[in-house]
Amino acid sequence: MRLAANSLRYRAGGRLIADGVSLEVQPGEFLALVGPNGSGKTTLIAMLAGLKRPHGGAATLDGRSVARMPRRDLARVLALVEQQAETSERLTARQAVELGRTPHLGTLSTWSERDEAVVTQALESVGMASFAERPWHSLSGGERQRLHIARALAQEPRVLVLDEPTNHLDIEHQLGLLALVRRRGGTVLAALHDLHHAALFADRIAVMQGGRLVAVGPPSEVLTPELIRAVFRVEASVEAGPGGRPVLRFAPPAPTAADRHRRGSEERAAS
Ligand SMILES: Nc1ncnc2c1ncn2[C@@H]1O[C@H](COP(=O)(O)OP(=O)(O)OP(=O)(O)O)[C@@H](O)[C@H]1O
Repeated sequence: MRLAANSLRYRAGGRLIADGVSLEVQPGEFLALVGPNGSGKTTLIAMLAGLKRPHGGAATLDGRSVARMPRRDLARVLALVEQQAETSERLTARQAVELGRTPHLGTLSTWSERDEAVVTQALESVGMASFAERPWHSLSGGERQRLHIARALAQEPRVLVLDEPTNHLDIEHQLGLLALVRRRGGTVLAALHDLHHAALFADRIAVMQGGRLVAVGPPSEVLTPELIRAVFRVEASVEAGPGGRPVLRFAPPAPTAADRHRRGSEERAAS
Protein backbone atom coordinates (compact mmCIF):
# COMPACT_ATOMS: atom_id res chain seq x y z
CA MET A 1 0.00 0.00 0.00
CA ARG A 2 1.09 3.54 -0.72
CA LEU A 3 1.10 5.94 2.24
CA ALA A 4 1.15 9.60 1.28
CA ALA A 5 1.34 13.02 2.89
CA ASN A 6 -0.15 15.69 0.65
CA SER A 7 0.78 19.23 1.73
CA LEU A 8 0.17 18.33 5.39
CA ARG A 9 -0.01 21.19 7.85
CA TYR A 10 -0.36 21.10 11.62
CA ARG A 11 -0.50 24.09 13.94
CA ALA A 12 0.32 24.03 17.67
CA GLY A 13 1.49 26.63 20.16
CA GLY A 14 0.72 29.40 17.65
CA ARG A 15 3.04 28.10 14.90
CA LEU A 16 3.11 25.55 12.11
CA ILE A 17 4.94 22.47 13.36
CA ALA A 18 4.25 20.68 10.07
CA ASP A 19 4.42 23.14 7.24
CA GLY A 20 3.19 21.76 3.92
CA VAL A 21 4.81 18.32 4.04
CA SER A 22 4.41 16.14 0.94
CA LEU A 23 5.89 12.65 0.90
CA GLU A 24 5.06 9.25 -0.59
CA VAL A 25 6.07 5.94 0.92
CA GLN A 26 5.86 3.47 -1.97
CA PRO A 27 4.40 -0.03 -1.58
CA GLY A 28 7.07 -2.28 -0.06
CA GLU A 29 9.44 0.59 0.63
CA PHE A 30 11.31 1.17 3.91
CA LEU A 31 11.46 4.93 4.35
CA ALA A 32 13.38 6.38 7.30
CA LEU A 33 12.31 9.76 8.66
CA VAL A 34 15.16 11.64 10.32
CA GLY A 35 15.57 15.12 11.74
CA PRO A 36 16.65 16.93 14.89
CA ASN A 37 14.56 17.01 18.09
CA GLY A 38 11.38 18.99 17.56
CA SER A 39 11.61 18.98 13.75
CA GLY A 40 8.10 17.51 13.42
CA LYS A 41 8.66 13.77 12.85
CA THR A 42 6.16 12.57 15.47
CA THR A 43 3.60 15.14 14.32
CA LEU A 44 3.90 13.97 10.71
CA ILE A 45 3.68 10.31 11.75
CA ALA A 46 0.62 11.01 13.91
CA MET A 47 -1.18 12.57 10.92
CA LEU A 48 -0.18 9.74 8.58
CA ALA A 49 -1.36 7.12 11.09
CA GLY A 50 -4.70 8.87 11.69
CA LEU A 51 -3.96 9.94 15.30
CA LYS A 52 -3.95 13.67 14.56
CA ARG A 53 -6.22 15.45 12.11
CA PRO A 54 -4.24 17.73 9.83
CA HIS A 55 -5.11 21.45 9.77
CA GLY A 56 -4.40 21.45 6.05
CA GLY A 57 -3.73 18.90 3.32
CA ALA A 58 -4.47 15.17 3.63
CA ALA A 59 -2.83 11.89 4.56
CA THR A 60 -3.86 9.07 2.22
CA LEU A 61 -3.53 5.29 1.99
CA ASP A 62 -3.81 4.12 -1.60
CA GLY A 63 -5.58 7.40 -2.29
CA ARG A 64 -8.14 7.10 0.57
CA SER A 65 -8.16 9.80 3.22
CA VAL A 66 -6.72 8.32 6.43
CA ALA A 67 -8.70 10.80 8.58
CA ARG A 68 -11.98 9.61 7.02
CA MET A 69 -11.29 5.85 7.25
CA PRO A 70 -13.20 3.99 9.98
CA ARG A 71 -10.68 3.21 12.76
CA ARG A 72 -11.17 -0.52 12.43
CA ASP A 73 -10.57 -0.50 8.67
CA LEU A 74 -7.43 1.53 9.22
CA ALA A 75 -6.18 -0.78 12.00
CA ARG A 76 -6.55 -3.79 9.71
CA VAL A 77 -3.99 -2.40 7.30
CA LEU A 78 -1.82 0.04 9.29
CA ALA A 79 -0.07 -0.51 12.61
CA LEU A 80 1.60 2.25 14.60
CA VAL A 81 4.22 1.85 17.31
CA GLU A 82 4.33 5.13 19.19
CA GLN A 83 7.33 6.58 20.98
CA GLN A 84 5.66 6.51 24.38
CA ALA A 85 3.10 3.77 24.06
CA GLU A 86 1.13 2.83 27.17
CA THR A 87 -0.34 -0.53 28.00
CA SER A 88 -2.41 -1.57 30.99
CA GLU A 89 -0.14 -2.66 33.82
CA ARG A 90 -2.46 -5.58 34.60
CA LEU A 91 -1.83 -7.47 31.34
CA THR A 92 0.68 -10.24 30.78
CA ALA A 93 3.19 -9.88 27.95
CA ARG A 94 1.17 -12.27 25.79
CA GLN A 95 -2.12 -10.46 26.44
CA ALA A 96 -0.49 -7.19 25.38
CA VAL A 97 0.43 -8.77 22.05
CA GLU A 98 -3.04 -10.35 21.68
CA LEU A 99 -4.45 -6.80 21.52
CA GLY A 100 -2.94 -6.62 18.04
CA ARG A 101 -5.58 -9.09 16.82
CA THR A 102 -8.51 -6.87 17.90
CA PRO A 103 -9.13 -5.25 14.47
CA HIS A 104 -9.39 -8.71 12.89
CA LEU A 105 -11.90 -10.17 15.34
CA GLY A 106 -15.52 -9.98 14.14
CA THR A 107 -18.28 -9.23 16.63
CA LEU A 108 -19.47 -12.83 16.40
CA SER A 109 -16.25 -14.67 15.62
CA THR A 110 -14.23 -16.14 18.46
CA TRP A 111 -10.51 -16.27 19.06
CA SER A 112 -9.16 -18.84 16.58
CA GLU A 113 -6.14 -21.11 16.36
CA ARG A 114 -4.82 -18.80 13.70
CA ASP A 115 -5.02 -15.80 16.07
CA GLU A 116 -3.13 -17.90 18.62
CA ALA A 117 -0.47 -18.84 16.07
CA VAL A 118 -0.03 -15.23 14.87
CA VAL A 119 0.51 -14.03 18.46
CA THR A 120 3.01 -16.83 19.17
CA GLN A 121 4.89 -16.02 15.99
CA ALA A 122 4.96 -12.29 16.83
CA LEU A 123 6.35 -13.03 20.31
CA GLU A 124 9.00 -15.32 18.85
CA SER A 125 10.01 -12.84 16.17
CA VAL A 126 11.01 -10.26 18.79
CA GLY A 127 12.62 -12.87 21.04
CA MET A 128 9.97 -12.55 23.77
CA ALA A 129 8.31 -16.01 23.72
CA SER A 130 9.82 -16.99 27.07
CA PHE A 131 8.37 -13.81 28.67
CA ALA A 132 4.79 -14.58 27.57
CA GLU A 133 3.29 -15.01 31.04
CA ARG A 134 5.24 -12.23 32.74
CA PRO A 135 3.13 -9.35 34.11
CA TRP A 136 3.63 -6.11 32.18
CA HIS A 137 4.79 -4.13 35.24
CA SER A 138 7.73 -6.52 35.74
CA LEU A 139 9.21 -5.90 32.28
CA SER A 140 12.11 -3.60 31.41
CA GLY A 141 11.77 -0.66 29.01
CA GLY A 142 13.40 -2.58 26.16
CA GLU A 143 11.26 -5.68 26.76
CA ARG A 144 8.12 -3.54 26.69
CA GLN A 145 9.25 -1.91 23.48
CA ARG A 146 9.80 -5.31 21.84
CA LEU A 147 6.27 -6.30 22.90
CA HIS A 148 4.80 -3.12 21.42
CA ILE A 149 6.46 -4.12 18.17
CA ALA A 150 5.17 -7.70 18.51
CA ARG A 151 1.66 -6.26 19.06
CA ALA A 152 2.02 -4.27 15.83
CA LEU A 153 3.25 -7.38 13.96
CA ALA A 154 0.32 -9.42 15.34
CA GLN A 155 -1.92 -6.85 13.63
CA GLU A 156 -0.50 -8.22 10.33
CA PRO A 157 -0.44 -4.74 8.82
CA ARG A 158 0.44 -3.93 5.24
CA VAL A 159 1.84 -0.61 6.45
CA LEU A 160 4.00 -0.38 9.56
CA VAL A 161 4.64 3.06 11.07
CA LEU A 162 7.29 3.20 13.77
CA ASP A 163 8.25 6.20 15.89
CA GLU A 164 11.76 5.66 17.27
CA PRO A 165 11.35 1.88 17.50
CA THR A 166 14.87 1.26 18.78
CA ASN A 167 15.27 3.92 21.49
CA HIS A 168 15.14 1.50 24.46
CA LEU A 169 16.88 -1.43 22.78
CA ASP A 170 20.41 -2.75 23.16
CA ILE A 171 22.52 -2.89 19.99
CA GLU A 172 21.68 -6.54 19.21
CA HIS A 173 17.96 -5.85 19.42
CA GLN A 174 18.23 -2.52 17.57
CA LEU A 175 19.78 -4.20 14.55
CA GLY A 176 17.65 -7.35 14.94
CA LEU A 177 14.44 -5.35 14.97
CA LEU A 178 15.30 -3.25 11.92
CA ALA A 179 16.42 -6.37 10.03
CA LEU A 180 13.18 -8.12 10.99
CA VAL A 181 11.07 -5.21 9.78
CA ARG A 182 13.00 -5.11 6.51
CA ARG A 183 12.79 -8.87 5.99
CA ARG A 184 9.09 -8.92 6.67
CA GLY A 185 8.41 -6.60 3.72
CA GLY A 186 5.37 -4.36 3.41
CA THR A 187 5.45 -0.59 3.51
CA VAL A 188 7.48 0.83 6.39
CA LEU A 189 7.83 4.40 7.66
CA ALA A 190 10.19 4.66 10.62
CA ALA A 191 11.33 7.77 12.48
CA LEU A 192 14.93 7.06 13.45
CA HIS A 193 17.41 9.16 15.40
CA ASP A 194 20.36 6.98 14.55
CA LEU A 195 21.59 8.00 11.11
CA HIS A 196 23.70 4.82 10.95
CA HIS A 197 20.50 2.79 11.14
CA ALA A 198 18.85 4.89 8.45
CA ALA A 199 21.96 4.44 6.27
CA LEU A 200 21.97 0.66 6.79
CA PHE A 201 18.31 -0.23 6.43
CA ALA A 202 16.33 2.41 4.54
CA ASP A 203 15.53 2.41 0.82
CA ARG A 204 15.10 6.17 1.09
CA ILE A 205 15.59 8.75 3.80
CA ALA A 206 13.37 11.80 4.34
CA VAL A 207 14.88 14.65 6.37
CA MET A 208 12.78 17.07 8.41
CA GLN A 209 13.86 20.42 9.76
CA GLY A 210 11.64 23.03 11.39
CA GLY A 211 8.42 21.33 10.29
CA ARG A 212 9.47 21.05 6.66
CA LEU A 213 10.87 18.27 4.52
CA VAL A 214 14.29 19.40 3.35
CA ALA A 215 15.57 16.29 1.53
CA VAL A 216 14.30 12.92 0.31
CA GLY A 217 16.28 10.25 -1.51
CA PRO A 218 18.48 7.17 -1.25
CA PRO A 219 20.87 7.13 1.76
CA SER A 220 23.96 7.74 -0.40
CA GLU A 221 22.42 10.90 -1.89
CA VAL A 222 20.90 12.31 1.29
CA LEU A 223 23.52 11.61 3.96
CA THR A 224 26.22 14.00 2.83
CA PRO A 225 28.55 15.94 5.18
CA GLU A 226 26.90 19.16 3.95
CA LEU A 227 23.37 18.04 4.81
CA ILE A 228 24.43 16.63 8.18
CA ARG A 229 26.16 19.94 9.03
CA ALA A 230 23.21 22.06 7.85
CA VAL A 231 20.47 20.03 9.55
CA PHE A 232 22.10 18.38 12.58
CA ARG A 233 24.90 20.91 13.15
CA VAL A 234 27.62 18.27 13.50
CA GLU A 235 30.67 17.48 11.41
CA ALA A 236 30.74 14.07 9.76
CA SER A 237 32.76 12.27 7.16
CA VAL A 238 31.00 9.86 4.83
CA GLU A 239 32.47 6.87 2.98
CA ALA A 240 30.85 4.37 0.64
CA GLY A 241 30.34 1.08 2.48
CA PRO A 242 29.03 -2.34 1.41
CA GLY A 243 26.37 -2.09 -1.28
CA GLY A 244 27.17 1.60 -1.74
CA ARG A 245 25.47 2.44 1.55
CA PRO A 246 27.10 5.37 3.36
CA VAL A 247 29.22 4.78 6.44
CA LEU A 248 29.27 7.81 8.73
CA ARG A 249 31.93 8.99 11.14
CA PHE A 250 31.04 11.86 13.45
CA ALA A 251 33.58 14.32 14.82
CA PRO A 252 33.17 15.54 18.42
CA PRO A 253 32.10 19.20 18.56
CA ALA A 254 34.94 21.75 18.70
CA PRO A 255 35.55 23.10 22.24
CA THR A 256 33.42 26.13 23.07
CA ALA A 257 34.81 29.35 24.64
CA ALA A 258 33.42 28.14 28.00
CA ASP A 259 35.28 24.77 27.59
CA ARG A 260 38.53 26.59 26.82
CA HIS A 261 38.09 28.94 29.81
CA ARG A 262 37.39 25.97 32.16
CA ARG A 263 40.40 24.03 30.86
CA GLY A 264 42.64 27.12 31.32
CA SER A 265 41.43 27.54 34.93
CA GLU A 266 42.03 23.84 35.65
CA GLU A 267 45.55 23.99 34.19
CA ARG A 268 46.39 27.12 36.22
CA ALA A 269 45.06 25.48 39.41
CA ALA A 270 47.13 22.34 38.74
CA SER A 271 50.45 24.21 38.14
N1 LIG B 1 0.62 20.68 21.61
C1 LIG B 1 1.71 21.36 21.31
N2 LIG B 1 1.81 22.69 21.62
C2 LIG B 1 2.93 23.39 21.31
N3 LIG B 1 3.99 22.85 20.66
C3 LIG B 1 3.93 21.56 20.31
C4 LIG B 1 2.80 20.74 20.61
N4 LIG B 1 3.04 19.50 20.14
C5 LIG B 1 4.27 19.54 19.59
N5 LIG B 1 4.80 20.76 19.70
C6 LIG B 1 6.12 21.21 19.22
O1 LIG B 1 6.19 20.89 17.85
C7 LIG B 1 7.52 20.56 17.49
C8 LIG B 1 7.55 19.22 16.75
O2 LIG B 1 7.31 18.18 17.68
P1 LIG B 1 7.47 16.66 17.28
O3 LIG B 1 7.19 15.83 18.50
O4 LIG B 1 6.67 16.38 16.07
O5 LIG B 1 9.02 16.60 16.91
P2 LIG B 1 10.00 15.35 16.67
O6 LIG B 1 10.77 15.64 15.43
O7 LIG B 1 9.24 14.08 16.72
O8 LIG B 1 10.96 15.48 17.94
P3 LIG B 1 11.84 14.39 18.75
O9 LIG B 1 12.96 13.99 17.85
O10 LIG B 1 12.32 15.21 19.92
O11 LIG B 1 10.94 13.26 19.15
C9 LIG B 1 8.32 20.58 18.78
O12 LIG B 1 9.02 21.80 18.87
C10 LIG B 1 7.27 20.47 19.87
O13 LIG B 1 7.69 21.10 21.06
